[in-house]
Amino acid sequence: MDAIRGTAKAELTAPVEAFLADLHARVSKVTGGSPADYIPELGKVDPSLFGIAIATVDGQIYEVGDTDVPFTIQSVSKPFMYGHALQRHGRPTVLKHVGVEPTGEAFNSIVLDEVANRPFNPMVNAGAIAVAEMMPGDTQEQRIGNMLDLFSSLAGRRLGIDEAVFRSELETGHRNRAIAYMMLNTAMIERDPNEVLDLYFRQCSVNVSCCDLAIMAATLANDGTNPLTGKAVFDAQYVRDMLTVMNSCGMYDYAGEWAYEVGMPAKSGVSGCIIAVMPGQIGICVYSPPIDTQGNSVRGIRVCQEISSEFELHAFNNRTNVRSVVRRDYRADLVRSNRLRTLEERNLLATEGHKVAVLEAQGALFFGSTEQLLRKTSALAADSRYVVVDFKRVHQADTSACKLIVRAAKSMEGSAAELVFASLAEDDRLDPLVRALAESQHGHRVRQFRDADAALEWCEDQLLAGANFNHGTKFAVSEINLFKGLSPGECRLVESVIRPLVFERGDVIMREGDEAKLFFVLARGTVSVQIKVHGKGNRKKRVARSAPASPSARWRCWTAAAAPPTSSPMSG
Ligand SMILES: NC(=O)CC[C@H](N)C(=O)O
Repeated sequence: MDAIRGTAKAELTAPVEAFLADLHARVSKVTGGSPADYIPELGKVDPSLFGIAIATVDGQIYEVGDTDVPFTIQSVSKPFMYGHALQRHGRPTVLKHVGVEPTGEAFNSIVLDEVANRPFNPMVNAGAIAVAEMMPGDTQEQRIGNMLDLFSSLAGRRLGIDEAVFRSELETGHRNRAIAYMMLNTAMIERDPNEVLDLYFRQCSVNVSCCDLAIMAATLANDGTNPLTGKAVFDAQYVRDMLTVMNSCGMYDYAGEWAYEVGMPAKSGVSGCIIAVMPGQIGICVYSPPIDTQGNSVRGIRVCQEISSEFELHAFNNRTNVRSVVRRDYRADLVRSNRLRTLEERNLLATEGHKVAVLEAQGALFFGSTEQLLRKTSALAADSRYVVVDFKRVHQADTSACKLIVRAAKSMEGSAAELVFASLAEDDRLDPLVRALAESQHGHRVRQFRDADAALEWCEDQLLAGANFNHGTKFAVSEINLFKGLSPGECRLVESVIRPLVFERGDVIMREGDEAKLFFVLARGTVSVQIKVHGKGNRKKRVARSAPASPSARWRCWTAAAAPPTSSPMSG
């Protein structure tokens, strides 16, 4: 197999591919361990096989070496069966059958915990056998089918069972039989142990490739959704449980050193495979049959150590800078909305605008970043009439963030500063926050605008509302954007043919179908065009209406007598 499949040597520019090629070449020389021959069929495998695959949470796959060679999944099947049991039965029921404590013993130890005679955890054989019994299905055939459906949805392709390996383990799996009968004796399993073991041996004999397992690992990194198919296999809450147990028990009695050296939730299989998961980033699979005395692939451990070190993936490397949640903040005396204002209004906003603060948030909102955001909001509120928080660049808000923001809205009620939110509908991943605000009576009182400009315009209008401008209908044509650039003579010409019209808020200015004899130029205020659906034919009529601008602003326009058809159209 070419060192890098499907990539012409000349294009070896991607840094990840180049690193993997180098890593594969170096670790190929690592010796030690031997294929697991306690399952005779596994002992026949070529020990030189060696593949590495990395899958990202959006389905990009980097691979090198023997990444398409089929092998049996073995114990890497266990976290996925555990997740399926959680998904189907819920935590309380599963916890009655298997604990979450590392044993510090070998994976095939015949021990149960003293708490309730339970298997210690779902990663050792005893726990996995108890979990296997929880696979739904009225018949063994249905249970086997459901198990294969699970692994096929995780791989994103139809998987099957390696019958030779299955038979080999069925014939030699006496230790597992002892474990199963011991659990029957303690009522940890209820069905015929041979039937439960049949499913367990089959789940261990599912044929996969290095790429398949990298995608399965990336599914866990992606909150339970397969990055290739987009299919949600597990709820995020159960992915957390799976990763937690993988982190503490996945590498058996090497788990402590693994957490210290690699620091990613992982699971090994005696066929010589290891998967590791970096939540939110990638899934990794290494396949190399020679395993050590603890049942973990020798090269697999080395590869994961190097990837973790090279890409700084250890779970306890701090990569979060909560202070970056505040992108910038500014005041309305310096940054104005796009609304056209008269000179007097602009002058007033220049002196009063500092009472409006706008804060742009960004990134993911979780406890640390939300705490920063709210602290900054509170500081701005101390000397503001309005504080606009713009969520345009926020792409996530977890439950804790939603709770904190709703509580902040409550705490600001009745205070001198009013909280205003903008751009919450920008990203449907903020829906939890929108719902939390809607469901909380305090949330209703937080005004929300489609974007920061609309929010800023509303705040400006509030500042202008109290002002008493002398809005004579007479003001310079040159102030109107449409006429900007006209010479004084041209402005005088325009003024000679126009007459001001003043409309109150909500007045209807024209209706669709009116005779087109006037040409309107909007001098101040805003106009809305409303489509009203009338009558049984649902005919839509368009109505132009002066928009409900701020209380003081009345709709003004100038109209020019429509030029008679023979004369040149009105300039400007
Ligand atoms: N660690 C493993 O992969 C063990 C799985 C193997 N099928 C057994 O039960 O022993």
